[in-house]
Amino acid sequence: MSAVRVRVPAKVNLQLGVGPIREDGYHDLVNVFHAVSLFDELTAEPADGLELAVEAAPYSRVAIGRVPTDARNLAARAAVLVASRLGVEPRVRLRIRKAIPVAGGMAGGSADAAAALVACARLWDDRERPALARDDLMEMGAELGSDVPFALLGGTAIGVGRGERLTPALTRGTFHWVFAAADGGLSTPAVYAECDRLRDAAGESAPRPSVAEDLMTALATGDAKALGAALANDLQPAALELRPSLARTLNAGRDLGAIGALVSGSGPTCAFLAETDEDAADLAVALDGAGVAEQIVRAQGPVPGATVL
Ligand SMILES: C[C@@](CO)(OP(=O)(O)O)[C@H](O)COP(=O)(O)OP(=O)(O)OC[C@H]1O[C@@H](n2ccc(N)nc2=O)[C@H](O)[C@@H]1O
Ligand SMILES: Nc1ncnc2c1ncn2[C@@H]1O[C@H](COP(=O)(O)OP(=O)(O)O)[C@@H](O)[C@H]1O
Repeated sequence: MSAVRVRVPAKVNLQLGVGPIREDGYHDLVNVFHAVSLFDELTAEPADGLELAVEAAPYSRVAIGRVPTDARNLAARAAVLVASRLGVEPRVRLRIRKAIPVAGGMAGGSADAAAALVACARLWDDRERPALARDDLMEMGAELGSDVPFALLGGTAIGVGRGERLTPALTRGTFHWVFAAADGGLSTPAVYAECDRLRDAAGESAPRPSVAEDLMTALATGDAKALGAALANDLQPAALELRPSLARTLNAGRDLGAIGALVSGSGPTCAFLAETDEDAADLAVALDGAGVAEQIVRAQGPVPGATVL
């Protein structure tokens, strides 16, 4: 096989319920993931060794300078994992074309890892040995990071445990989003640590999170207004503490007519929901004019997970 090209979506967390810290240092979550039409693209082709190149997608302002191009890159780690599982050498050139903000709370690194799992499994598929099944890829994804299995699955899904144990959620229709990407990222471990610190300082113990029924009903009925009202992120206070300027971004979106507004995951990207495609276009233009973000991007969800093109 000569080259495999995979398209993989970003995510926004519709509900991120953060529970107590587990013995392994991770937090117990209720994480309602939603895949949106903002895509990274990864191409895998045969090479003499493991090679990696990263470029920005046309018209995107992603900070590719902050993406590691060595063995720390999650896509490279995914390729090495697939090779070791199949008992082959990781002789592959990976080219990543990024549109998903870096360290933005939209799981761009996890997306690239999922794309590399799918691409390398296909590239090294050989009749001599049994092919890797979907479940094998999901299990390897969970080894690489909590958000990787969802990037394989896509759609809308409830994640529990670290966020890696997934159940697809019933949804109707399409939701229209506007994302405000910030200049500079936020570190996921730092945001979780700040969440713990804020809870400690307030004398609060972490609640055991549960799936919000109003959110699931809004998804199942395709009711955008109800979805907007049900959006919730327990990491938002921590992200706002670490990046106070995000309050201005969220307020601008609300004032300009968003029917829902929240920080995406650990941030700093802010997500705004609009009722129609036209409303999203108007909101995107108005937010761009307000100058509260590095880049404004429109997207729709749900969309499928990592897909071979
Ligand atoms: C917050 C979320 C929301 O979907 O994503 P982002 O917004 O960063 O994209 C995820 O929980 C991030 O998942 P992911 O980025 O895959 O994290 P991992 O590599 O598994 O873990 C990185 C670090 O995040 C913290 N972490 C992650 C998951 C979890 N359930 N509890 C945690 O405390 C830990 O400090 C861990 O060392
Ligand atoms: N393929 C990749 N794309 C982006 N970042 C990567 C990648 N591989 C490793 N990283 C590292 O992971 C960190 C988190 O990146 P990312 O997944 O984009 O953010 P988030 O966890 O906020 O969704 C980055 O700061 C970068 O150092």
